[in-house]
Amino acid sequence: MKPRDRLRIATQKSGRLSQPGRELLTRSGLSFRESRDRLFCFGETLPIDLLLVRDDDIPGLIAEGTCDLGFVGRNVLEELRLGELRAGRVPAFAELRALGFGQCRLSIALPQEQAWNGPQTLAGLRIATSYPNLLADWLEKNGVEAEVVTLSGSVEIAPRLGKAEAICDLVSSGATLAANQLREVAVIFESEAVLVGPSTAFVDERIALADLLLRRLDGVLKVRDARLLLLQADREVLPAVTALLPGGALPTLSALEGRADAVALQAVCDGEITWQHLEDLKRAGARAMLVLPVEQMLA
Ligand SMILES: Nc1ncnc2c1ncn2[C@@H]1O[C@H](COP(=O)(O)OP(=O)(O)OP(=O)(O)O)[C@@H](O)[C@H]1O
Ligand SMILES: O=P(O)(O)OC[C@H]1O[C@H](OP(=O)(O)OP(=O)(O)O)[C@H](O)[C@@H]1O
Ligand SMILES: [Mg+2]
Repeated sequence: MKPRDRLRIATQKSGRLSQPGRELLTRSGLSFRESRDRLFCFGETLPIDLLLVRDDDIPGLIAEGTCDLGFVGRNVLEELRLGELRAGRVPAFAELRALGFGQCRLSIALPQEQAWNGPQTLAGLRIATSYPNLLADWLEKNGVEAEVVTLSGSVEIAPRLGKAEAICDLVSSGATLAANQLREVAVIFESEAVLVGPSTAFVDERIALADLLLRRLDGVLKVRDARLLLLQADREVLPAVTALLPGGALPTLSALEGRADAVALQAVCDGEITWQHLEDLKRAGARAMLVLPVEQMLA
């Protein structure tokens, strides 16, 4: 059989990671034609196709070589990695990049009225989770003996059904826990979406394409949160204002017509510029502040 010369990326068919994953690829200059069954998308601008699958299947597809890259929650990746290690195998997939979306945490939660006195509170209890390996690992590290009850979904309802006394599930806003009268007591794992790929090198036929895509993704990730900050300030407050620039950005200064004692400043700031940053800058003497997104590639 002829070796596959098109790169294949596995993404979640529908769910929290599908839309942001597609956006990342679009920003990297890729466009796709969707098949009628919506399981495969043919790459139009580059020989890079998408396979739309359940997120839990993505690391396995990479391990067996069906796909070259994938977008998946670090929680899923780590759960499956621990599973491989427990089975005595070396995982054939690895995290290549953090993608900065899908932030959530895997936490232990108890019924609201129940007291929490540290990990030993869980001794002898049944804990429901879809992440048995991550939970078992944490219990072991904390020297707690508890029963892990594995459920594939609707974990938050387990205590009310009498299936468990505690749960270990993903939390973001905490709304789901609150709706189920549960209280978050310990974070056991922090997660976000990641790019997963082979733990060894890419196969020769597709290594150049994989490198190209990684370089484009790096460019997109770098500028995605970057902002151009414009402001004016009197020269005498310039050191204070410059010290407050988010991410320690180096500014460019230009003269203000008719005002020798003041300057205009511009700086490309990596990372978020929050209201707090702007309020601090204003207090230090900055005025006429403007924050703009940076859409072009930063060389
Ligand atoms: N509340 C949340 N906020 C942010 N990210 C989340 C949240 N819940 C889950 N995630 C992240 O998104 C990933 C996918 O979640 P989703 O609920 O869409 O998956 P799923 O139900 O397992 O879907 P699939 O049908 O593909 O198996 C999770 O593995 C996690 O990394
Ligand atoms: O803290 P919150 O903001 O409430 O988010 C947490 C919930 O989000 C996820 O489920 P999702 O909404 O994706 O539904 P699912 O259970 O069908 O995957 C997760 O499994 C929690 O149930
Ligand atoms: Mg899933």
